[in-house]
Formats: sequence, structure tokens, C-alpha cells
Amino acid sequence: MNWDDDTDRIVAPAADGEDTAVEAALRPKDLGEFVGQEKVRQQLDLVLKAARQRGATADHVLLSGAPGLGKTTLSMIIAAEMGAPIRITSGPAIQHAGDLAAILSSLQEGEVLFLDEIHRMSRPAEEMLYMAMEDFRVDVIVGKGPGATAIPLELPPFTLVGATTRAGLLPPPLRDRFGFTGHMEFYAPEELERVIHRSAGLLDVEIDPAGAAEIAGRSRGTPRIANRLLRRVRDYAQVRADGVITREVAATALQVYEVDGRGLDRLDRAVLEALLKLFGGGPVGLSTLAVAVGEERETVEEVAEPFLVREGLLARTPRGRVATPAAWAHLGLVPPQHGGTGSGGQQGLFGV
Ligand SMILES: Nc1ncnc2c1ncn2[C@@H]1O[C@H](COP(=O)(O)OP(=O)(O)OP(=O)(O)O)[C@@H](O)[C@H]1O
Ligand SMILES: [Mg+2]
Repeated sequence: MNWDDDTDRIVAPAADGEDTAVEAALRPKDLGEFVGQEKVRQQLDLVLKAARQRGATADHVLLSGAPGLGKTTLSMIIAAEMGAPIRITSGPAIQHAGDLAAILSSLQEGEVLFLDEIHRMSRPAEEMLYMAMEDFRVDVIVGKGPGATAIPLELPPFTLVGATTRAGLLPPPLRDRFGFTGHMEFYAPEELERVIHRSAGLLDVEIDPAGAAEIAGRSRGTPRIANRLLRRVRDYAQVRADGVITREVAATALQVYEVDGRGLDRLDRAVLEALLKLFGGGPVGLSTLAVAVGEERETVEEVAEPFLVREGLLARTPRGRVATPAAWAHLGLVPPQHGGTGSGGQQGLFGV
């Protein structure tokens, strides 16, 4: 398996081709259907209601958060709640200021412009966006060199919804031009259970509460992963069981896909096992750890570690990677005793 392409993993947070095809059908259509994110939902509800009452276009909204938490979904909900059309584009698609000018000048009044991956826009486009957001105006440059002139072009009021997985990468002048910023958090297991029940209903698959809880616990706080695991469990339930997703069906199915009870996959477990069994829990350098699992440094650092750190299973320290007590417990191993000879570290090294 090619781990460098993160999308090969069943627990990858980014969308794969199948997700893209299915997600449209599973997307909540209004704020009421949108599960969890209570704070963002309440705040956004106020922003949108107030704008509607005033008969005005809603303020620009920035949504930040990890992949698969619902940024695209929420942008579509914003448009739906405002009864406005939505235009979808992304930072990487806008390389020249002219690309952006063309989009902006064709917007209708009140339209929502969704700019995904806004942190990946080119600099000149970004600067044009500042003026468009603040003054609803762009300067179209005609001609080149000293003879070039800027022709101001009025824009109808619109709502920019920007999405980013890396809010920290946005230049402050851009961040400041959003009237509201919503930070999307990872979802609690109970919230993911609600996502799973809802999706199961839409996919017409029978699932009991324990089955939903089992999938939720392995979904890494991410609705996209919950929906993906649900689809794989559904396949298993259909082929190997009587079609109903129970706790046992979910657990067995996800074992087949090597997703453990806490949502770790094969790579995550390989990293943890190497850290515990070969290096007594660390500290060990990233490069050494990567060699031990036969992976690139970057793969370990960018693909496996973030979730392990978030789960409190692994810590990054100045001296190297260290396993936490929770890591030993998760793999059912006993940490080495400090001090004595023939310690657990030795046992870890040669024993297993
Ligand atoms: N709060 C939610 N309630 C129900 N389903 C959700 C929720 N958030 C996300 N989903 C589901 O998860 C899937 C992924 O969501 P979405 O595409 O909006 O994520 P994203 O944040 O835009 O991800 P990316 O950063 O990769 O673009 C969608 O199919 C949607 O159905
Ligand atoms: Mg998205």
C-alpha cells in the first residue's frame, strides 16, 4: 500500500473518489440537520437570521477546521439558509487575479461565493479579494507597463465563504475581513453516532444503536470517516450477515479493514508497535522510527503522527518520539520498569 497517498487509507480524512460521489447525497441541507458543532451552529444561526431580518447580504464567513468536518457542507447550508445561489471555487483554481475578477464580476446580488482552500490562493488574487470583500469593488487593470490603467468595477454585494484547514496560514489582512470565523472541532462520539444514524437512514441500511456506537468510536472524530466506515460495514453486513448492522457486525467488519477499536489503522499501529517493542517507548528520533516501520519520514510525521498525538498515544519531545502510558495500554503491553537490569525495555526489544 502506498501510504504517501493518504487517500488510500480507509481512515484518511481527505475525500476519495467514492466519497465525492456519495457525499452529495449525505450532506445535511439546513442548519437543523447539521449535527454537532453547537457553537459554530448557534453563532452562524444568529449571523444569518440577523442578515435575513435586515434584508441584507450576510457578512463574509471563514470556516476553519480539519478535512472532513463539514466546511463544504456548511457553506452550502449558508447559501440555502439565505435562499441564495452558491458559486464554488478554490484557492488553487485561482492563480491569476484575472481569474478572480471574472468570477467576482459575474456574481449576482446576494450570491454566496465559496472559496475552498483559501490559503492556497495566489498573492495578486488575494490582494484583489481584499478590496472586493471590503468595498465590493475591483480594479481591473487594462494594458501593460506605464500605460496600464486601473478601471474600477462595482460589484453587487455578495457573501464570501472561505474554507481552510490551516487558518494560521492566512495573512492577517485577509482574516480580518471576515465578519465571522467559525472553528470546526472534531466531533464527540455521540455526535458521530447521530451522523451515522442519519446516513444509515439515507442509505436505507438497518443499524442498531450499539452498531452505530461501534463505528463512531473508530471514526477519529470525523463525519467523513464515519460515513466511509459505515459504507464498508454495510457491505460486510450485506454479504456476510443478514444486512443489519449490530455491534458485532460492525466490529468484525472493521477488523477486516484493519481499523481497531480506537480508529487506528495498520500504519498507526505499526508506528506505535515499533516505538514500544523496539525502542521501549522512546525517546527515539523520527528518522529511526521511520526506518523501523519501513516508511518515509514524512509519512510517519504527516500521516500517522497527528492522530496518535491527538489521541494522547504519542508525544513529540525535543529528544524524540515518546509513547504515553495510554499507548502501552492500547496495545496491551506492559511498560518497562525504570532502573533494573533485564528491564521491560530489554524484553520489549527481544521478547516480541
Ligand atoms: N455536522 C455534520 N452532520 C452530518 N454530516 C456531516 C457533518 N459534517 C460533515 N458531514 C458529512 O461529512 C462529509 C464531509 O463533509 P465536508 O465535505 O463538508 O467536509 P470538509 O470540511 O469540506 O472537508 P475538506 O476539508 O476535505 O474539504 C459530508 O458528506 C457530510 O455529509
Ligand atoms: Mg470541503
